[in-house]
Amino acid sequence: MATMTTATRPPKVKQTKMFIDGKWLDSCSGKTFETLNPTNEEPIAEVPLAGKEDVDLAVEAARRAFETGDWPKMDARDRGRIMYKIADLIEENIDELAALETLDNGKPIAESRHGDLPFVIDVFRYFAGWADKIHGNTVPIRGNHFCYTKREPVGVAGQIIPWNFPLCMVAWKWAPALAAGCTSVLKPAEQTPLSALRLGELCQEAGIPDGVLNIVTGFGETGAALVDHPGVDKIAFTGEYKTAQIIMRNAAETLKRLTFELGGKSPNIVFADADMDAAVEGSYVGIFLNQGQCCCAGSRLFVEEKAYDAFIDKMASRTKARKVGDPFDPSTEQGPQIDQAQFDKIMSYIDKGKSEGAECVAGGNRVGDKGYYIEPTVFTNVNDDMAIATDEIFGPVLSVIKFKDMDEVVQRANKSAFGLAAAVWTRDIGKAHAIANRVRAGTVWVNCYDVFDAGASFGGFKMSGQGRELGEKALDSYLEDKTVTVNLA
Ligand SMILES: NC(=O)C1=CN([C@@H]2O[C@H](COP(=O)(O)OP(=O)(O)OC[C@H]3O[C@@H](n4cnc5c(N)ncnc54)[C@H](OP(=O)(O)O)[C@@H]3O)[C@@H](O)[C@H]2O)C=CC1
Ligand SMILES: CCCCCC/C=C/C(=O)O
Repeated sequence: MATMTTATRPPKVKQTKMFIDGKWLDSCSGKTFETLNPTNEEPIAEVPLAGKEDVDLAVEAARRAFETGDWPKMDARDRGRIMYKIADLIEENIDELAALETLDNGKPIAESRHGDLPFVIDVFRYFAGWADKIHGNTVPIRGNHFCYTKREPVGVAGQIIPWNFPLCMVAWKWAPALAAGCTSVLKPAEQTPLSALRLGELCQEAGIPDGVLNIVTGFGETGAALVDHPGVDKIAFTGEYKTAQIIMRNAAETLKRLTFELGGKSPNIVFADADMDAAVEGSYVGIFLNQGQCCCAGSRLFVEEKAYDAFIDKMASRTKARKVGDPFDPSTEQGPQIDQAQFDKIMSYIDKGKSEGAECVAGGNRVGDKGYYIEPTVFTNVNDDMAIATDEIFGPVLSVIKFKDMDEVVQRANKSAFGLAAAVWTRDIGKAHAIANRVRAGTVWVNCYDVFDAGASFGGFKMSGQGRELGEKALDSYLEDKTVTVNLA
C-alpha cells in the first residue's frame, strides 16, 4: 500500500523517448518538440516529433504483436495478472507520477495525487478483473446445430487522448483494450506527453510483451496518420467534436470502428428545496475541477428563481475565496490552464459574456502576467442564447441561469447539441428521478457531481460522443462477436 505522501516539488523527468515495439526511440526524422510548463511557459523537456514513418513503425509493431504475439492468445487470467502488476507499479510510483502529471499539466498536486492517480489504479484493477470474464453464449438456433458466440479482440486500437486528465485517459483507453486482448498505438496530447511515457516504462516492467503498447508523441499529422492507417482496426478519440467529425470522415475509407468521448455543456439543476450549502459546494466542484477543463463540467447552472439570489451570493463568495496559484502547493485549488490557445479561448468567452450583457459577479480576469492562470469566473443574468451559455468554454467560467419550473428547465437543459452529463439538486426524490429520466445525457448525478467510478460507464448522448468508456460497456468497443455454428447431423 502506498503511503499518503504528496510531492511538493517537480520530479526528475525519467523518460522522454517514444515507445515502439518495446524500444525507446527518437523519431525517424530526429525532430523533437518541447512540452511546456503551463505555470511559467518554459520548456520542461523535448520529446520526439513523430511523423508518418514513426506511426507506420508503431502500427506494424502493434499489428505483429496482435497477429503473431502472445498477448491475444495468452490465458486470459495471465493477461489480468500482468494488468494487476501494472496497477501495483503505478501505486508504488504514485508520488512520482502525480508530480509528473502536475508538472506537465499544471493541475494541483492534491488533485493529481489524491484524485487522478488513485482512479488510474482503480481502472487498471477493474479491467484486470474483466480479462477472464469475457465470453460469449450458446444460441438455440433451428435445426440440428450447435451454435455459440465468442468475443474476440478487435485488433489494433489507435487511441488519441487529450491533455486534461492525461494519465486517467491512458488508463481509460489502455485498460479495456488490454483486457480484451487488443494491442495499441497511443497518441498522447502534445501538451502532456510525459506521464504516458513513464507509464509505458512501468507497463514494460510489469511484463507487457513488446509491441502490445506503443506510444507515438507528436502533433500536426500523428493523429491523422493513425486514422488513415489500414493496419489500425479501431480509433478511440477523446477531444473536440469538430476533430471527431474529421476523424469520422477519414476513417470511412477503411471503415474503422470508432468511439468518441467529446465535449459538453452540462446542465446542473438546483431546485429551491435542495440542501443549498451542498448544492453550492457540488456546483463549485462541478465547474471548477481541473481548472474547468472537464468534458462534463457543469457549466450551465440552472437555479430555481426562488433560490437564485441566495445561491448566487454563496457561489460568488465561495468562488472569490478559491486559491489559485502554484500547483505544487498542496493547498492550491486551481492551477494554470493548459496552454496559450486554451487561455486565449477562455478569455475571449469571458469578454463575450461581458459584452453580451451578462453580469460578472466573480473573477473575469487573468491572474498575474506569467503562466496561463485565469480567475475562477461566475456570470449571472445569463440568457440561454448567449455564447457563454451555448458553447463549451473548457475553462473556469460558470453561467448561472434562472428557471421557474420542472417542465421549463428540462426543455432548456435539453436545448443543446451536447448530452454528456447533467446533475440535479433537490430533497424531493420524485423530482430527482424525473430529471434523471427526462434529461438527455449519458450521466446524471443526483445531489452530487463528478462522481466517477471504474465500473460506471461514461459517455455521451447526441454530439457528446459515441460508445462508452469505463464499466463493462467499455469492453464492447474492443471486441468483435463471432458466431460459430456446428452441424451436429
Ligand atoms: N472531451 C474532452 O475531454 C476534451 C475536449 N476538448 C475540447 O476540444 C477543444 C480543443 O482542444 P484541443 O486539444 O486543441 O483539440 P482536439 O480535441 O482537436 O484534440 C487534439 C488531438 O487530436 C488530434 N487530431 C487533430 N486532428 C486530427 C485528425 N484529423 N485526425 C486524427 N487526430 C487528429 C491531435 O493530434 P495531431 O495534432 O497529431 O493530429 C491531438 O492529439 C478544447 O477547447 C475543448 O473544448 C479538449 C480536450 C479534451
Ligand atoms: C479525479 C478523476 C477525474 C476523472 C475525470 C474524467 C473526466 C473526463 C473528461 O473530462 O474527459
